[in-house]
Order: sequence, then C-alpha cells, then structure tokens
Amino acid sequence: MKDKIVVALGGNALGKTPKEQHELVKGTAVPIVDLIAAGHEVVLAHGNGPQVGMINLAMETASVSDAGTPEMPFPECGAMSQGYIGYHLQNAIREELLNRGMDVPVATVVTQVIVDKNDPAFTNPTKPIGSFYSKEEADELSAKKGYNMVEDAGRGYRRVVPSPRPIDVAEKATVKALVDNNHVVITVGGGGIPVVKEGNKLVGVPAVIDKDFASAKIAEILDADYLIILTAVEKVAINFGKENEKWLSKLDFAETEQYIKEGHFAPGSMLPKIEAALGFAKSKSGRKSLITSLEKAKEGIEGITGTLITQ
Ligand SMILES: Nc1ncnc2c1ncn2[C@@H]1O[C@H](COP(=O)(O)OP(=O)(O)O)[C@@H](O)[C@H]1O
Ligand SMILES: NC(=O)OP(=O)(O)O
Repeated sequence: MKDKIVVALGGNALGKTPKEQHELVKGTAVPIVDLIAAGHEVVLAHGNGPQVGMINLAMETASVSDAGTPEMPFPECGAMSQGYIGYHLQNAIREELLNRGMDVPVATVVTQVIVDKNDPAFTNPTKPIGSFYSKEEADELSAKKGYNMVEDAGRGYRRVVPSPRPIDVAEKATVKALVDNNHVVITVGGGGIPVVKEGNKLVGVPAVIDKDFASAKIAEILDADYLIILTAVEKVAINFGKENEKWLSKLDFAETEQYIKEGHFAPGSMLPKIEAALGFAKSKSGRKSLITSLEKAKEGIEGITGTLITQ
C-alpha cells in the first residue's frame, strides 16, 4: 500500500559542521529516496538544535567584535537554520532521485509554526542547542551572555532555550498544495520558526520547537498515514542501557502510556519522540507511528524492524 509519510530526521542525519552535513546528507537521502521510489508520498522535517545554536552564537560573537555586524534576533537564526539545512537536504535528495532516473521536484518551505505566547515553556527553558561545553566554559557563557546552561545526560553542558508546543503551521496550505502536486517538501525544519499571532501579524519568538512535535502536527494537518521518526537507534527500549534492556517492536497506546509513566524514556531525547508518535497515532483511527534508525527506514515501513506505535 502507498502511504503519505512524514519523516522526522534526527541529529545523526545532519552532523554538526557544514562540511560534515554536506557529506552526511548524501547518505540521509538514500533511505528517503527508497521510500519515494517505493511509491510513497514523503514529507520531510528535521531538527536544528546544534545548527541554530551555532548560528546564534556566531552572529552574537560577530556583532560584539564588529560594529558593522548587527545583532541577529533568535527567530531569524531559526529561519537561517531552515535555509541552511534545507539547502543541503534538497540538493542531496534531488541528486539521489536523478541518479535513479526520477525527476521529482524537491523544495524547502520556510515554515513558521504558531505557538501560544503563554506556553509555560517560556519560563522554563529545556531545549538543548549548540555545542557541548565543560563546566568552566558553561559558567563563563552563562556569566557573559546570560545563557541558561544545563548538564546534558553526562555528555557535557549545553545551552537551553524555551520549547513551546506547536499549535498550527502558518504555511500549511502551501505545503499541502505542493504535496498534492507530488513535490517532495522539506518543512517545519527545526520544529518551525516559532511565532505568535498578533492580529494579522506573525511575530517571531526566541525559542526552539521540538521537531518531533512539529512533525506530528504537520502529519495531522496533511492527514498522513504514517509518522516516521528516524534517529540513532533501530528500536525503542524499556530499561534502556540497563542489564534488563528490552527492545520493542510494537507498542499499543496503553503500553506506551504505562512505559511513559514508569520513566523508560529519557526527557529531551526519547520521551518527546514517544509522546509525538503516540499523539499522532491516537489522533485518528488507522494512523501509525514508527521510530527507527535512518538506515532501517525502508525495512521499518515494510514491517521488518523499528518500533511501531499503533492501536
Ligand atoms: N528508552 C529508550 N530507547 C531507545 N533509545 C533511548 C531511550 N531513552 C533514551 N534513548 C536515547 O535517545 C536517543 C535519541 O534521542 P536524540 O539523540 O535526542 O534524537 P535525535 O537527535 O535523533 O532527534 C537514542 O539514540 C538513545 O541514545
Ligand atoms: N528543533 C529540534 O527539535 O532540534 P533537535 O532535534 O536538533 O533537538
């Protein structure tokens, strides 16, 4: 059966530097084009944590050291990250399609995602962005720039920013028109540029929306059949990293909710994926979510691997 699939790409699909990203996306394009070649309609979303942090820090540093460089607001940095990542992704996918004799149009839509200005996330920053730092470097950044720095799962310190929930996608009609006309669309990159509605205006806010929640939102809007979250693990586990670790192939709603309650999924990494996957699968009868690795996307959709969340 041919499905409409929203694919959310994790950090391992992109890398950290322009050179690394340019190389990595060539590999990322292969499983994406496998899905297109199998006849599925594919819509792509991706993260931007490392990239938006890098852009923001670079612009801040430049504006301090060079009087001619203006300060760049945070939402503009999010928009830059969408363009930068979308540019690499769309070219890699285009090339992979052409190499297989498929002349399918691919484009990135600069996408704004509407959030609630009263979302409690604005007073409780949780989304890690940018590089990892030592405790000393983190303290210095915090003192110099006023950044909120937190320890990230034993991997070092990272800046955190607010991460409000997505409510709606401003460019949804454009995305839908392109998808309906068989274009491969890259949208809600980095979770979308967070904006609040003020009358007829959309005003950017300094935050980073979780790309898994934004992907679930656009999947609902587009009436997709599948949400596929591609990350670094082939399956989701309970007791992850422990002696009694158990990899899961299928989860129904009640099991998923129970495992969330029991704390099996790490906040800031697997938990938002599980919550987004569950939310999408529950939003309409027949909808399914799959969490698997980039390399296993094709086998995942064929039911061979991955963790499927469905009724
Ligand atoms: N219960 C779990 N099952 C599987 N992986 C988990 C679990 N809890 C935490 N993880 C970790 O979450 C990671 C995915 O989160 P993250 O790296 O933030 O994702 P991405 O950058 O792909 O969006 C996995 O690679 C794994 O290390
Ligand atoms: N916006 C977002 O969720 O980015 P990461 O996936 O890189 O954290």
